[in-house]
Amino acid sequence: MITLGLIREGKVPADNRVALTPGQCKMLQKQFPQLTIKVQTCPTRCYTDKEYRMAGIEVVEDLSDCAILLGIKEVPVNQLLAEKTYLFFSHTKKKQAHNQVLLQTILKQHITLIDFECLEHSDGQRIIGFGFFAGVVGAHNGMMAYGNRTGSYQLERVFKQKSFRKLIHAYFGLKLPNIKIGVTGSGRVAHGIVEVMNLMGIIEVEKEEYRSRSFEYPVYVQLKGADLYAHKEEGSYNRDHFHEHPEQYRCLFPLYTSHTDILLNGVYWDQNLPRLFERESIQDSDFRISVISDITDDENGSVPINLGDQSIADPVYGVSRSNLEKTKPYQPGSIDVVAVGNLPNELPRDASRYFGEQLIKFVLPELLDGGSDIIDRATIVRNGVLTPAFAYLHDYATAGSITA
Ligand SMILES: NC(=O)c1ccc[n+]([C@@H]2O[C@H](COP(=O)([O-])OP(=O)(O)OC[C@H]3O[C@@H](n4cnc5c(N)ncnc54)[C@H](O)[C@@H]3O)[C@@H](O)[C@H]2O)c1
Repeated sequence: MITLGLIREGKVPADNRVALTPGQCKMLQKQFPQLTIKVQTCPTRCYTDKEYRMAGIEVVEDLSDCAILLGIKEVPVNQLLAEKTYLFFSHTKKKQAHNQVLLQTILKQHITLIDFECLEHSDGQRIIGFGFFAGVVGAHNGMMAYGNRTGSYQLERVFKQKSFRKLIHAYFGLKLPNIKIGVTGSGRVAHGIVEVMNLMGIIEVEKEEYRSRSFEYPVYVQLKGADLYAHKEEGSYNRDHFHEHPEQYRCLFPLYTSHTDILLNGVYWDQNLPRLFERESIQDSDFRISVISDITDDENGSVPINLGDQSIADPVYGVSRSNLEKTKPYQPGSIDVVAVGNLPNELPRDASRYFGEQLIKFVLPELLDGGSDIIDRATIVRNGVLTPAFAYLHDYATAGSITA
């Protein structure tokens, strides 16, 4: 018998997502007779205690009899239960300073940590994530900000729609001006952005057309790796080479800044990758972009005028073209930036259901049956010891003293 627990999210600000919906829990218990699922009581989760109870799932405070615990965000160290197996997004694999104590405590308490972010198919493709709904909400918010800025149309906030299905209805009858939208990226976030573009009836065009002509209707172009980056000397793009040597590449997005009204950014980015444009280039007279939804959302990252995170309640700020400083949104002489790190929380029920479906399809059978390479590769810590693939975290995991 295996008992699996869904923990209450403890990170502040509170996250209202969950790894499995009540219906998914019910279905799993049927499918795996050796499995019992318990849910830790929570007043703010997007699926209520009552919904779990109605699905026949036990709602409890104490999960100490569960062998496996599922969460979403980093678990506060004082809420970790020793010797359990945890699955959540730990954000420790890049030695993130703010989660060092978390990893140290996991080691000390002989916990096994399987990180959702590290669940990959054998070719390195990530298995599970919330990117699609981040793309949906981020694209919507970018379009909403442009409507607010120009007064040419109005879009309500996503969270007021309650579900993706209702959101889609909000797009029927939406009349957009003849704008040009640049969509960057090729992963889950980009898929979510493109979904919204298509639901809004915005036409996709080829990059040459996008740069060379105007249209009598709104259009978007999707720029993937080969469209965005070129080797500094050879001018070519090879995906594997680019991933290994990003510093040898330059970014081609500046070719699009004078043709684009809205940038919806969903690229993968880290410090070694070139930025989409330089900060000062927003001062150029032909820099046409007036709204950027930076869904990738790294401060001073792929979008160098990302000056930090906003909240779901207040998602937009301006950046002055003259002094590059933060302003109120929708000011003349500024560019509006939407930068929110927990976008899927605007559609938490849909995002949770989508996440749970991927978990059920690709992860839980592997976890419950045992002996899985996918699970092994995503295991950062086993019974309090770093696994060989994550031995590079040794210094990070042992430096300083543990305060928790
Ligand atoms: N704001 C939010 O709420 C939010 C939510 C989810 C994701 N995100 C961010 O959005 C970005 C994209 O996420 P996603 O879910 O689309 O990711 P993904 O894993 O689905 O796709 C990433 C894409 O980047 C490419 N890639 C992978 N490794 C790379 C490397 N080393 N160098 C260059 N390219 C590489 C892959 O080929 C893939 O096409 C990430 O930075 C993620 O952190 C933000």
